[in-house]
Amino acid sequence: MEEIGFLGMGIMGKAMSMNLLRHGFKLTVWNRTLSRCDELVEHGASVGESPAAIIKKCKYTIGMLSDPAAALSVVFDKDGVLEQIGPGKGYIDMSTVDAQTSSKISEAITSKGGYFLEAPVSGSKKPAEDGQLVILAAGEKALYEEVLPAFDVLGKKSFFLGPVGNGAKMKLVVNMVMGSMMNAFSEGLVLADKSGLNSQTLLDVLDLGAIANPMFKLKGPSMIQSSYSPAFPLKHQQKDMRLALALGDENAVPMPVAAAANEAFKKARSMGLGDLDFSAVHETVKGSKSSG
Ligand SMILES: NC(=O)C1=CN([C@@H]2O[C@H](COP(=O)(O)OP(=O)(O)OC[C@H]3O[C@@H](n4cnc5c(N)ncnc54)[C@H](OP(=O)(O)O)[C@@H]3O)[C@@H](O)[C@H]2O)C=CC1
Ligand SMILES: O=CC(=O)O
Repeated sequence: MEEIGFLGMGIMGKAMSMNLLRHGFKLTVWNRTLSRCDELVEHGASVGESPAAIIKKCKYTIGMLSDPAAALSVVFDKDGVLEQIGPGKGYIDMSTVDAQTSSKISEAITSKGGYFLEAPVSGSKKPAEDGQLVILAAGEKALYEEVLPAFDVLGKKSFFLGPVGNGAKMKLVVNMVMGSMMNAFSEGLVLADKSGLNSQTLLDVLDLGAIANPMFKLKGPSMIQSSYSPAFPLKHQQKDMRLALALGDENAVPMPVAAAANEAFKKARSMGLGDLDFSAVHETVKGSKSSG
């Protein structure tokens, strides 16, 4: 593949970029806070001065931004993607956003003759470092096929889900389930502890039964230690619950469990825990603030 542009050097963008560099891809990166590009430069990446400059230089550009506002900003604002996108250029937004945001970006890009793919991912910091993401792509099928060599490095499996919006919706459904599960898990950990049971024994029992899963296994031990170093920031999980609930509203789907989970994530944010890992929602059940 030709040189790839990458916008957004947060937890995920940085891990994904490092992985692409390790596999021999040539990258030009950009981040709003420029210093976050330094480590990538040490590993061989070039830096672009704006999203527009990256699009001008690269045939394919990936975006990995925090939320709908950020995803829209890098496309529509001054020196944004739209200023240089055109025929022969592809933009792939891998941020977790709602279908409306993705469609708005898609329409703007395709109206200038560019190609657009949404491709949110399931999997956190470690899977991003290890190329084990699950990629949920939708939009321009030809662009999907052209960037498959990069997706094969970034992920363990890619799905092409059809028209723009389907990738965003699939990702929101998955994270709605994950956020609800994290709340049930937190309540279970606190209930076991307060009723005199050993927390590690609870983890062992869960891991042997029908609801064993990688998330409980990965997050359980650190949650017991009240340690929440951010892999998936809680503020982003709450954004995903909010967007999933809006999707539920649009489709008249009752979601009382997800709504309760969203309230817990909102409470955690109000306690100042938004930049910690989403497992810090545990603190809302424990009823005390973590030192992080
Ligand atoms: N972390 C995870 O486990 C996973 C995250 N995701 C999704 O991936 C996306 C990125 O997540 P993650 O890397 O964890 O998030 P981070 O908070 O670590 O990074 C967010 C990135 O967005 C940039 N950004 C924020 N606002 C703006 C703006 N207005 N204009 C330009 N850039 C902006 C930040 O730039 P700056 O450095 O300047 O602040 C940073 O590069 C999110 O949509 C998240 O939901 C999906 C799967 C897993
Ligand atoms: O969006 C977060 C994830 O772990 O997937």
